[in-house]
Amino acid sequence: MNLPTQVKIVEVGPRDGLQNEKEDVPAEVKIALVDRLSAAGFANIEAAAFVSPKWVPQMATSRQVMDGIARKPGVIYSALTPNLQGFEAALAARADEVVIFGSASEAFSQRNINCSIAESIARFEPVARAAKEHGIRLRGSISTAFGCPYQGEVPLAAVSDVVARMRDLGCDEIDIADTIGVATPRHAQAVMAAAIAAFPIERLSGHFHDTYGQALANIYASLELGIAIFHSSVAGLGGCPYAKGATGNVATEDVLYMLNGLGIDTGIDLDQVVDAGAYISQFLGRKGASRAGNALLAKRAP
Ligand SMILES: CC(C)(COP(=O)([O-])OP(=O)([O-])OC[C@H]1O[C@@H](n2cnc3c(N)ncnc32)[C@H](O)[C@@H]1OP(=O)([O-])[O-])[C@@H](O)C(=O)NCCC(=O)NCCSC(=O)C[C@@](C)(O)CC(=O)[O-]
Repeated sequence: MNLPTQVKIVEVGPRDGLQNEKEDVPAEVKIALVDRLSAAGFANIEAAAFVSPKWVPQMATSRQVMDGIARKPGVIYSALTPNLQGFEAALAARADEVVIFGSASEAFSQRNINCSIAESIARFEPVARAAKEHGIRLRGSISTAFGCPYQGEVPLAAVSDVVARMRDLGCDEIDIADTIGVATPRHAQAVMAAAIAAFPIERLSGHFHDTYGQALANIYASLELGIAIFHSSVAGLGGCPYAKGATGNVATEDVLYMLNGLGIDTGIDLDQVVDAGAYISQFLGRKGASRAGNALLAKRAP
């Protein structure tokens, strides 16, 4: 089976990873984390979310973060923008890419962004238009594509329908997200195939959480289909505030270890990612959730 020879990893730790932390993570720590990640070689880092601070307090420092990072030429620094208010904030903060985020499940859409899927698409329209006017990349993220904490199963047709709606809004890239980490490899392939039917495969990404320990297997299954963009979070940080019990994104170190072993090029230095993971884990006062990261750290110990 031919797998892609190159993969883009979108590092989402500073946003998806940290958004659910109860204790305030100061802007300077987030800035240091983003800068360590850009130094490690990521071409795309999700650094901010311009959402309501009442809904997600941890993201209230997004402007400070975007102002404080040392921007590395060529790196795309992304920010979540649920509406025009968020877009304007992202524009002022010089985001390179804005992310509209919807859901394949009606129930999750209501809990996460307080509106139906159809209403969310209507809200995204002016954001998409404004992004195009300003020449800013537009990414669409589709939560609960593999299962929903509130409604359970999510039909494949619902996934391809939302993908098509995001395509029609002009998204440059679309993420298919397993918000609660319930997918298993064959199901992952079925969902990805439903997305591929509606959008060019080279601009589709897999965003897997590792709640049930299936994320790497799901990434491998997606690679088999030809998907070549994946999201991951350094030290496996994360969990969604609107998905109870959901653990972090798949750990970047684990994904890199697997891709390196498969001979797939990412342009990212695993050792530097391990350092970044150790840095943020030390700040948070707990061991990182990456198996590969912890194994590599243990090997380094004298
Ligand atoms: C979408 C809204 C704003 C609707 O929230 P709402 O209450 O329906 O909106 P509203 O328009 O009525 O505004 C209410 C208040 O929010 C303010 N507001 C309104 N918009 C903004 C904004 N952009 N930035 C800052 N403030 C904002 C607005 O100014 C107002 O302030 P007030 O007058 O009460 O003081 C709210 O539901 C929200 O912010 N939700 C955020 C949810 C979120 O961030 N979830 C996590 C990210 S998604 C995710 O993690 C999943 C993903 C992407 O990783 C993929 C996966 O794994 O599934």
